[in-house]
Order: sequence, then C-alpha cells, then structure tokens
Amino acid sequence: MAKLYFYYASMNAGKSTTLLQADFNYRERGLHTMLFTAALDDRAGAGRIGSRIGLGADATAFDAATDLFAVVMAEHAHRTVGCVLIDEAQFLSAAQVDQLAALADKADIPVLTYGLRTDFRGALFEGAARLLAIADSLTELKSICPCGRKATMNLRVDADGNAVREGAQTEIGGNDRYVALCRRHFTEAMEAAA
Ligand SMILES: Nc1ncnc2c1ncn2[C@@H]1O[C@H](COP(=O)(O)OP(=O)(O)O)[C@@H](O)[C@H]1O
Ligand SMILES: Cc1cn([C@H]2C[C@H](O)[C@@H](COP(=O)(O)O)O2)c(=O)[nH]c1=O
Ligand SMILES: [Zn+2]
Repeated sequence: MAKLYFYYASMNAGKSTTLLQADFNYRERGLHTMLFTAALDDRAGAGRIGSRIGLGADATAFDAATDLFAVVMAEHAHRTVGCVLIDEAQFLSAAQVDQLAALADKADIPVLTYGLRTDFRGALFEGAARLLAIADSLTELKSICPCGRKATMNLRVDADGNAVREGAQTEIGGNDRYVALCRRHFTEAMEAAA
C-alpha cells in the first residue's frame, strides 16, 4: 500500500536536496518518477527544482488550477509512475493534498512531499496544514540556528536584516530574505521589531 509522505523543515534545511536524492534513487533502480514544484517559486527558473548544494532537475510547475491526480494519472496510463515527488509543498491547496492522497490510495503510487511547515509569522501554510493532518508519514528535516538549537522557524528580514512582522504570506526569496532560527531567537527578533 503506497503512502503519502511529508518531509517538513525550515528554510535551508536540505529539503530540495533530499528530494533530488530520493528521485535519483528511484530512477537508478529503473523506476519512472514525476517531479513537481510551485510555479510561483521560480528562483531556479520556472518549473525547475534547485538546491543550494548545486543539484537541480526539471519539474512540472503546479499552480492553484493544477489537478495533480489527473496529471499523474494521464502519465500513468501510458507509462507506470513509480513515485511522485513534490517540492514547495507548502504552496499546495488542501484540495491538491487530497489529490495526492488519492494517488497513494487509489493508484498505489507513493507520493513524497517536501515543504515548509510555517510562514514568517509562525502560521501554518495551507498545504502544510493539510499534510500534517492526513499524511501517512511525517518527517522533520533538521537545520541549525546560529545558537546551535534546531531551527524550526523562518524569520523574514528586510534589506537591512531587520525582522519583518507584516506582509503577504507568499514572498519568494532565499537566504537574502529569510533566516532559519530556533523559536527562542525567532521570538526575540519578532519582539524587537514590534
Ligand atoms: N557547498 C555546499 N556543500 C554542502 N552543503 C551545502 C552547500 N551549500 C549549501 N549547503 C547546505 O544545503 C542545505 C540547503 O539545501 P536546500 O536543498 O537548498 O534546502 P531547502 O530546500 O530546505 O531550502 C543547507 O543545509 C546548506 O548548509
Ligand atoms: C517563510 C516563508 C517562505 N516563503 C517562500 C520563500 C521561498 O521562496 C520558499 C521556501 O524556500 P525553500 O528554500 O525551498 O524552503 O517559500 C514565503 O513565501 N512565505 C514565507 O512566510
Ligand atoms: Zn537560536
């Protein structure tokens, strides 16, 4: 019985790297995979998964209108899909997460999702909330705060490095816009900016 997996972490924790390693592992064993990433996150180029360590792969871009069940089943009809891998899973809608669960349950295709748990204010993303609710397997990938504790939070910073407390949930960016911190140091930075 295939499962729906959610690998979650703060930013810069190795999510994309781990996804690309998992993909390689499936493919080197002769299995056909499908990769997806959020269309709105075009840091590596539209429809491209890039990791800070230098690995990259082409992927299918998903947006709010994408029916992931239909797209994967169309491919599966003429070539068996051994695994579906989704990057930036925080940007999935709840309905799209349900589509991924249906791939596992109805088509017996394993689905591996990778994404953030929370946004710059410490609130759950829609996709992460649904994955935390229904995924068969939850795995936290670890990254480190400058103090040495586990970094679980994502601080959004401005051009001067000051914490940002207000704004849209979605703002694409990398190490220039976000710093992964432990909860204690995230809270201190947010309170200092109040
Ligand atoms: N040259 C490098 N050698 C080894 N690790 C690296 C290198 N560059 C970045 N990293 C590590 O890669 C991780 C970020 O990987 P990435 O897959 O881009 O993260 P995420 O997708 O979670 O944002 C960080 O742990 C960072 O320390
Ligand atoms: C915290 C937070 C992040 N984002 C965006 C910023 C990046 O484009 C991605 C996450 O990148 P990763 O390196 O693959 O983890 O998400 C956002 O839009 N809003 C936020 O609050
Ligand atoms: Zn800390």
